[in-house]
Amino acid sequence: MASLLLRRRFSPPVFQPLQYETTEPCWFYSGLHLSLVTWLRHYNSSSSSKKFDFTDLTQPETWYPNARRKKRNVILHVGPTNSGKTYHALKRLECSSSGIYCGPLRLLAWEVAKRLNKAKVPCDLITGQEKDQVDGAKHKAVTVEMGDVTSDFKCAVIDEIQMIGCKTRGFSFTRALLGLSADELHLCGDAAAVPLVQELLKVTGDDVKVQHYERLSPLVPLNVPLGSFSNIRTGDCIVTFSRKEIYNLKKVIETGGKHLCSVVYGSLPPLTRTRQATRFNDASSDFDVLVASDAIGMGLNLNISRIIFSTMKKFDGIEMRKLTVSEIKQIAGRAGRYGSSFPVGEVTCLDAHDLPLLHSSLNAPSPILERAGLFPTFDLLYMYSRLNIKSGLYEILEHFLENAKLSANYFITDCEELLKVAAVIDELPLGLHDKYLFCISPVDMSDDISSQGLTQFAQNYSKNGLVRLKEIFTPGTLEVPKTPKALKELESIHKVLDLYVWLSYRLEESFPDRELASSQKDICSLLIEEFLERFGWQKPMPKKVQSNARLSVLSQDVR
Ligand SMILES: Nc1ncnc2c1ncn2[C@@H]1O[C@H](COP(=O)(O)OP(=O)(O)OP(=O)(O)O)[C@@H](O)[C@H]1O
Ligand SMILES: [Mg+2]
Repeated sequence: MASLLLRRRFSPPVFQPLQYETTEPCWFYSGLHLSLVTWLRHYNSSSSSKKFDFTDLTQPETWYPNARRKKRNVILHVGPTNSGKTYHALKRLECSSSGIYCGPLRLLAWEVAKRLNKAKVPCDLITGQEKDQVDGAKHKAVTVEMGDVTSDFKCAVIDEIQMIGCKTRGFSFTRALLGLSADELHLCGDAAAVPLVQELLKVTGDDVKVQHYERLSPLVPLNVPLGSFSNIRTGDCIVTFSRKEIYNLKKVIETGGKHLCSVVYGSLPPLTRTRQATRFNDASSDFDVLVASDAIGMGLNLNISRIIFSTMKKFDGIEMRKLTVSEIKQIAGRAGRYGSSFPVGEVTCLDAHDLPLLHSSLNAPSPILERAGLFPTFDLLYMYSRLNIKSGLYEILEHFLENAKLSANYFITDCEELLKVAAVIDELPLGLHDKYLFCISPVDMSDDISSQGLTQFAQNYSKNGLVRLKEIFTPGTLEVPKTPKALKELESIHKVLDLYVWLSYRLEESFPDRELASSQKDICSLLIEEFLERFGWQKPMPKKVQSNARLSVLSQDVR
């Protein structure tokens, strides 16, 4: 009975091997093959066949035939922060004849590519918006969304595997976990992920071992708060969660006259983030204090002596909430990294009333993960749309997700953002695949300039099939921002250029100006860095000076 059921579910011969065979994010279109369409026609005309249920997501492990052909040796490296988990996995990666590292942050992928190349192991760096290819490379360091489930590797590493439970990005970790085809698969992260990973891999036939680690250097939670900014010292990293607060803190600390601050936060261009982190790490640089958001919160090796939480609350897009135990541990774990200039890490808060939460969280285990994220690929949505005629991508997605069937180990990843884009894109005369592509692009819908940029790109693409960068952006107009407002605008312009580059990798002929967009992106990064150095808060700001850089989208009526 079981085998019959299985056959009924997966017998369409052309369906299974086609989907997910892509290096794109797992929910991305993988190129519908003619034979798939042929099968669909046959399927539609066959009155005797029982309706195939594309919303059945109960066996995602069967989506990856490449990986299922192998019995993988899976090694779970688990333990507290700064215990050498990633180090040991990378040692294996380095001595394997081919391999892939999948991390949650561009900074981590960048660190790994740099490390491997330095060790004379040629390694590509691949993220959604960049492909730094190295001659003869058989290794890749990628952000997890770019994990390649089509190639075979000797060794694969998935870092921060506990992110499989993340409500927005969890599905990418699930895809990497189930889909990477490697003889050895190393998973690094918090012990909270172990039972779930073991459960998910029960059905894959892999061999799973768990290796436990202890912290390599002590992390001391202090009993006294920072109290005053005059107590800030070299090697401190003060953590806060809003961009505005980051600049406030930079100003307060720098006006004290003793320290200069590097900053790291999510909406800074990745290149700027990397350079800010590098400058802080460099002991000979004057920028000896870091002000950062939780963008530093995972896996990174920074020269931090003491972490100071300026707040224990963050806005998560919906509400202000307390930091979770694992967020607190991850962030605190950046202090006193093994091998850094600070052999002992310390952690405290700005205010005394936050200390109890800090102490209790550092002593508590992270809650055990119960479910992993999952999301249907474009192929599934496409097939579903053919059998259930719906008017737009929004409706297809909504109906698909309402009907989706999952096993108890999975949840459907949050797709609020995607639905927001779908609502806008459905207005345009585009095919389903194009709409889907725009929906999964790295647009920030909460940023007006970024969302308007996306709309304009999609409109121009739907009208002409060709989008020239100059239609929306005038090169040569970028300037060093003089005010925080101009800085924010430049960050948004960077996001639009970044979006262009992302689209150019997927719709190469229609977005031909990748080089121009990339060079303008680099200029944005440099100008932002210039602002951070020259126009830091230690100098008064000239008033009423605005960046001339403008996107024409700003003045256009874009629905
Ligand atoms: N055996 C070792 N010899 C030399 N350096 C080591 C060794 N183990 C770890 N390190 C160094 O210690 C630092 C912390 O190690 P690593 O990044 O692997 O920790 P982790 O457990 O992955 O931490 P996190 O949970 O924060 O990601 C790194 O700089 C790493 O290179
Ligand atoms: Mg690590």
